[in-house]
Amino acid sequence: MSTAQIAFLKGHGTENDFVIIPDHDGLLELSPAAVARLCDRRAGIGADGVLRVVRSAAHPEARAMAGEAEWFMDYRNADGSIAEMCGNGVRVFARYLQQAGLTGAGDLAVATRAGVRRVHVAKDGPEGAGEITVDMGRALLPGGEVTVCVGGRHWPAVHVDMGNPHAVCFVDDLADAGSLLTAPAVAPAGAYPDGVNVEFVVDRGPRHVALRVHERGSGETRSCGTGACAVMVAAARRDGCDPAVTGLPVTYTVDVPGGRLVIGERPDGTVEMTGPAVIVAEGVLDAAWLTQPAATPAA
Ligand SMILES: N[C@@H](CCC[C@H](N)C(=O)O)C(=O)O
Repeated sequence: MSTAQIAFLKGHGTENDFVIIPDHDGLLELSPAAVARLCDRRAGIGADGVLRVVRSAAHPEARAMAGEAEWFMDYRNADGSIAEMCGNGVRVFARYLQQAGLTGAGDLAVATRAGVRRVHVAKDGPEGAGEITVDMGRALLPGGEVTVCVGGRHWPAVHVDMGNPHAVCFVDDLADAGSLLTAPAVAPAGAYPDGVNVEFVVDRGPRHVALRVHERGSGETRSCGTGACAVMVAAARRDGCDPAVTGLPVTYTVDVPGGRLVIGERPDGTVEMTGPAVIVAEGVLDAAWLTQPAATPAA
């Protein structure tokens, strides 16, 4: 490949979609503007975020994890901001590694800014179609009163940290969240100094919920893996269920606009998420296009 071209792939997990940039030796300067350009749905490739694939040993933020996880998921939101973790992204990242022959089917570890995540790629089903399970680590519930406000309506929210921040609120109808074209207001103002992902949740049946999500840095998306895990834990606590107390694992089905995730919590507190991950396309892009200055908006 000429130095003027950059290879990319496009993939999604429950329709949370990503541009994947293989940069195994960490040579690419991926500025926030370049990420926003890639994710632009009209002038770029279009995605909710970017997954840069870098050897852990080649990235300063991941070097310490290189002994445990060969590959680092350098995740960026669509606006170019950096996030600690992306649950759907980890599954898509693992699918890329598997299909690129960089890891076999079965178990692997992925380094993320939230730490190492262990992934199991199922062997069943046609090539690339098996579900992927990720050990998402423990959910933290720092407590405190948080309120989410949309269109003059207010809901109490549960603050859940899945490596990244979430505010989970239970609503009567997913339409109550409105258009979600702008970020919901969250109070108190200092509750999330680095911004927050907001989930709106309704019940669908016993241990079965559905959500809409407004993601920090990406807007409303069709799915959010960390958000679905935060929702599962918030729903379980609301339902009076804490595996650390009962000693029994619990599993919820979490429907998202783009599909379905199955999420469990174990007595040791770890959360496990299972869902699909698909690579849909690959190609090359012009490095000069990626790095050119942003166009001036027409008057
Ligand atoms: N879609 C992701 C979460 C991506 C990061 C999030 N927008 C943030 O800023 O924390 C997921 O599947 O978890």
